[in-house]
Amino acid sequence: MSNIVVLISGNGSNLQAIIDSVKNGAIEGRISAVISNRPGVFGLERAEKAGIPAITVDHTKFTSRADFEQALSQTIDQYQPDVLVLAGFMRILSSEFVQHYLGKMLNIHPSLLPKYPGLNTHRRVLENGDKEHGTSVHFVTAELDGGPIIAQRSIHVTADDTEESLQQKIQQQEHKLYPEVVSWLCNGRVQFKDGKAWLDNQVISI
Ligand SMILES: Nc1nc2c(c(=O)[nH]1)N[C@@H](CN(C=O)c1ccc(C(=O)N[C@@H](CCC(=O)O)C(=O)O)cc1)CN2
Ligand SMILES: NCC(=O)N[C@@H]1O[C@H](COP(=O)([O-])[O-])[C@@H](O)[C@H]1O
Repeated sequence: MSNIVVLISGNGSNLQAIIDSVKNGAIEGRISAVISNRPGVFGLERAEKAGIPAITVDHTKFTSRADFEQALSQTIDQYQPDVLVLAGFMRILSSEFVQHYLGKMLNIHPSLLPKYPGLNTHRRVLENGDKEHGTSVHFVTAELDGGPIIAQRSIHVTADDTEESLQQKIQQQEHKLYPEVVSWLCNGRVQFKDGKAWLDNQVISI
């Protein structure tokens, strides 16, 4: 039974999808804690409702990123996670922090990486007139949104799409994809080896 810690910064709809998948047995694990860098976000309410410790490590209370990350990792390590899930966690992490969790830390990013790392992906898709968009789950490395991709799901962009409609379409895919990939890491089907992502002992090349 894998020990999961989830980091959030906001609404927590991906957290909710993972909570639901643990509850229905699709994920062989338990969520030991949910940690937010922002206080009062709805994702913390989701955790409390599910009976999961909901903790805030407010990055604005620290004078440096290093001090914030030290507090964050001390909090995380109390729960000794096998899997660390970034679910809408909106802080760029240092290489030192990433190294400490390398190979057990996942992120979901709302674009078809390597297109559009960073923020405001839906806006950029619309600005560029892209006809395809999507979401990616990857191992977290020091390179922002540059870690080995494990899985992606794509959607079609239509002429009447807005940032809001794209977010809705993307998140419908995310809420199916992320719990599946988390379950693969929990049951050992997916691994981080030699700087690459492996599924069922085959290198994933996306
Ligand atoms: N070293 C890494 N850190 C993080 C990664 C990663 O792959 N490597 N993934 C991100 C998640 N992310 C996109 O998927 C992302 C999150 C936040 C930002 C960003 O610019 N954050 C700003 C603050 C924004 C805010 O607080 O609203 C910042 O940290 O200054 C870019 C991409 C998580 N971290
Ligand atoms: N760059 C990171 C990023 O933009 N992540 C995105 O934030 C949303 C969080 O929603 P949620 O809080 O409802 O899960 C998700 O769509 C996720 O892909």
